Amino acid sequence: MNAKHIQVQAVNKIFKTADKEVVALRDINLDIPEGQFVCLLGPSGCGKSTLLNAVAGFALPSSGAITVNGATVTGPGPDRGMVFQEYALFPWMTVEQNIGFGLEIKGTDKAAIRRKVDALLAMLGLTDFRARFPKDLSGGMRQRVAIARVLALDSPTMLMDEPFGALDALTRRNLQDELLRIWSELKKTIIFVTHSIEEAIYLADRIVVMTYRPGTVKRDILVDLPRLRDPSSAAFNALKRELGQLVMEEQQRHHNDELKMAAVD
Ligand SMILES: Nc1ncnc2c1ncn2[C@@H]1O[C@H](COP(=O)(O)OP(=O)(O)OP(=O)(O)O)[C@@H](O)[C@H]1O
Repeated sequence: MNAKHIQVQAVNKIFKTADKEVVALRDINLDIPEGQFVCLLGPSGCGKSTLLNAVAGFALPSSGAITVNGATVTGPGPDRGMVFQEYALFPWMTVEQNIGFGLEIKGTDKAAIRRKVDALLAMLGLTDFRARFPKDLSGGMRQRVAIARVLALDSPTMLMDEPFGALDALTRRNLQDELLRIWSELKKTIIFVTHSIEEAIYLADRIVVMTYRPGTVKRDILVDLPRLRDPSSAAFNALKRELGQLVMEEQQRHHNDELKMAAVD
């Protein structure tokens, strides 16, 4: 299956609660060519997850449209695999059962499942852990299983919501490198949410910086540094400073908003 072309067209998302309305996304327009690695960057509350969930089809836009290869998203689909921060593995299944589960549901025959699972276990360095349960794995290993599970379904698009946010720095870098390797091998379209500026520069072809409430596109930057990128290089650090300034402005708006709300309480 090929990577997918994703278009976000004039998307608004409004959450209505008992006493107020939150405009989480306002007039988002993004054209993501197939195979692009996009990071959505911004402080807490700027709508990154809301946008990702809209592309996933979990929570549709209030207005506007999202299309995948021209077809409007009306719900979740196997063409868009999601990896969450909290792994979302089945605790009662072993590593290999977790990875093969989606294929079993699809009715794939046992030998084919076995072949696919074996290949993914090898690809992600999990072969020795195939019979373990999630509770007996480190956070990094669990996240590898979550990635393998999405890869098992050959989803041409991977949607990743802060998948490495809970990991220590070294494990995080290892998984970032593995993800880059998988991406360059399998040519998937990836939308990856992060609030880490360094992670975004290390990974992405393109960084979309979002504003805090309402979530809009503040800056859309193409990153053309060669991979693997060196976080100590001058070019990396120049971009880090530029993005740091943009994110800080939004963080400040978040902070001011919180102060205002505290004053009302
Ligand atoms: N189900 C909901 N009901 C009401 N408001 C919501 C709901 N989901 C999100 N919001 C609000 O929409 C805004 C965007 O939230 P969202 O979780 O998308 O931001 P985010 O950038 O992903 O933040 P974080 O990094 O903290 O996950 C926030 O102000 C949030 O409070």
